[in-house]
Amino acid sequence: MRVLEDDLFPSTPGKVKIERAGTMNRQLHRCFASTSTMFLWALFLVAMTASYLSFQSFVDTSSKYFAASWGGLHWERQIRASAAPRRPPGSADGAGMSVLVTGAAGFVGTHCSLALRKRGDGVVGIDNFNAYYDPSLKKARKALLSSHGVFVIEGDINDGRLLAKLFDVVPFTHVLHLAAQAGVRYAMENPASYVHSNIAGLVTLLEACKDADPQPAIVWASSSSVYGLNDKVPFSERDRTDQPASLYAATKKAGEEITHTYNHIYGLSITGLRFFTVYGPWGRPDMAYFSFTRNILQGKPITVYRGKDHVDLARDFTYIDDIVKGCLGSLDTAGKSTGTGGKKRGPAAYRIFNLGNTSPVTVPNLVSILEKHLRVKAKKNVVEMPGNGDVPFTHANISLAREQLGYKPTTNLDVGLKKFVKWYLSYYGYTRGSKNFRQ
Ligand SMILES: O=C(O)[C@H]1O[C@H](OP(=O)(O)OP(=O)(O)OC[C@H]2O[C@@H](n3ccc(=O)[nH]c3=O)[C@H](O)[C@@H]2O)[C@H](O)[C@@H](O)[C@@H]1O
Repeated sequence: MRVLEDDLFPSTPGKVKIERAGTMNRQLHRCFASTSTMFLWALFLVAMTASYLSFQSFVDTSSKYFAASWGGLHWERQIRASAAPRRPPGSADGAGMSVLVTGAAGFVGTHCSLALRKRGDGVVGIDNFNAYYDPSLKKARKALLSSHGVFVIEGDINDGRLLAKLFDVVPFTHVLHLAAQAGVRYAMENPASYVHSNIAGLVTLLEACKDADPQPAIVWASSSSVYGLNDKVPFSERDRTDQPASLYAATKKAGEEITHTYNHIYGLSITGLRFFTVYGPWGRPDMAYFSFTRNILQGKPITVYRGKDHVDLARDFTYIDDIVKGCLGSLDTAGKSTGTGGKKRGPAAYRIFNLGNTSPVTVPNLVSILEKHLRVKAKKNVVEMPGNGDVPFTHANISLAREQLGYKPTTNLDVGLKKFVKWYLSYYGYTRGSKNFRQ
């Protein structure tokens, strides 16, 4: 027993401690005097451990639940209010639609959501606010939408549970699917992000749409890049699109095939829109017109790519307001999906349209227009186009969209860039030499 006491208090053996040890020992002996008391203690310890573990798992589950940015009665009320059409009763064009806009805090998503809301349609947005480019611009677009009564959920189109819940809460008539990993050249840096958003995300969304009752009609963003190495101009929807020049283009082309299968098997009404280099206020900072503007104003050089044999690159730059008209025209003319309970009940529309401007402009010309509106000369580094997925030119034939959607672009690059520059200067608050520059 002496040895045990020494083991319990090995450092400074002394009277007081030994006395304490002795007292404790007596108490221990009293406590564990009988086997039944020991059994009760053991039982008590087991019970304590079990309740601790179950408490931990409760804390885990509930923290996950509370951390989720969606769900709950208040959230559902916000969704329903935002999704409710507000067209005056008896409007010539019906009761209005309820549209789920994916990528709503993106460039095209914001403009389309606002336009839909302004004409009285119900709109709910979803966006994952990823950091591909400055998320504060996306937050500012969200704030703009919110000030017009459009609710944007922070969530990913890969989240099937969230999508199912949304379709549970609201019988959306249409989905305007604009969420995507955009950008042609970034695909070499981060290929997985293109598969994640443009393939996996698309399929998750289509699954939710085909399961929804009623099934919505879907209008979604494809890209002019699907024409790839096609050199027949202008690009028509009937031209070949099996020679993509970038992984981005390949994922958009895959999207066209994937949506076709959902149309064929489940009766989803599908409209794919091939956008041609869309630009304008609230645009994407990764695009050339935007980054050129930033660099020119900061006195930094810009890199201008040039094609083979010193041929200038050209794009069929299309102004955002024209694209918005094309998107709304597509929603208005999309026939209904025909399936229910995941089963097709009849054929549904499958359409693809070019939405371009039909007047390509060279990149050096784009720079000259920017210089004029910014009143600053650019420092240009002209280099040969690297083999990074770019195509030398794009040019849309828009007859099909004109015939079927009444699509008619009206803004040329000069006018459109003037509006962009005006917005840019007001948004970033830049004056030359000032430090008040937020990028
Ligand atoms: O219409 C489309 O399908 C595509 O349009 C744009 O892609 P892109 O036309 O390559 O637009 P920018 O990245 O703005 O490039 C425009 C032109 O500027 C050139 N460029 C770009 C960047 C740069 O630093 N220098 C430069 O000369 C490009 O080679 C291209 O000819 C978008 O980024 C894609 O998301 C979209 O799908």
